[in-house]
Amino acid sequence: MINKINDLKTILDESDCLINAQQIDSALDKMAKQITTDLADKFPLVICVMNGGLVPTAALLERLSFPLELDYVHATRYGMETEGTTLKWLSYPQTEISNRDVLIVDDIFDQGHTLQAIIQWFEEQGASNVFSATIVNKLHDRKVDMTPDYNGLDVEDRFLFGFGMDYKGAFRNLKGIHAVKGC
Ligand SMILES: O=P(O)(O)OC[C@H]1O[C@H](OP(=O)(O)OP(=O)(O)O)[C@H](O)[C@@H]1O
Ligand code: HPA
Repeated sequence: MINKINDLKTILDESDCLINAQQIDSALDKMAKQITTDLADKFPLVICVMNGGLVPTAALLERLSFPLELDYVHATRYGMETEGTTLKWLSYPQTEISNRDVLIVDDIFDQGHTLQAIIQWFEEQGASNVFSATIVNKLHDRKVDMTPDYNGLDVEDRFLFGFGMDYKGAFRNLKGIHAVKGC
């Protein structure tokens, strides 16, 4: 365990902080304004995609002051790895979805397979509209054929952590967004 902690400290010390807390705050303010314009009178069901969506969802929710409901899904494609594989669903929402306006919130739109599959599932459950919001869009051309309705920041194609995103399970709690050295 000591070795693991020391390795993680080295990863953090050597990382590049690409986006600071102030930049994230203003991106969230802007997203919250757009979401308010579109969804304030729709009593949306906000869905947090666990685990990465936890910090971004909380940050967005505190900027939304209209009636909404909150639930979550737990789906993971990366686990403790830095390469994604098949999406595993660990938990489904309990709230009735048919005829609801749904807003899915996640930390990162990387290749997009996670968000695309989750959106498809909500559409299959009869949601009237499914919107999606991510804090970070990673810039590369290995994407699925869709983009989130609301996105905070475009970030270069490196392995990121912080503000919900993990490196081997750690660092979701950081206020900024960092990139692993050399990745
Ligand atoms: O756009 P994609 O290439 O599909 O990757 C994005 C997804 O990967 C991460 O989740 P992960 O599977 O690591 O689980 P986590 O939320 O528990 O970190 C992240 O939170 C997104 O849900
Ligand atoms: O760059 C990333 N960092 C953390 N989790 C992720 N899930 C997809 N891409 C990433």
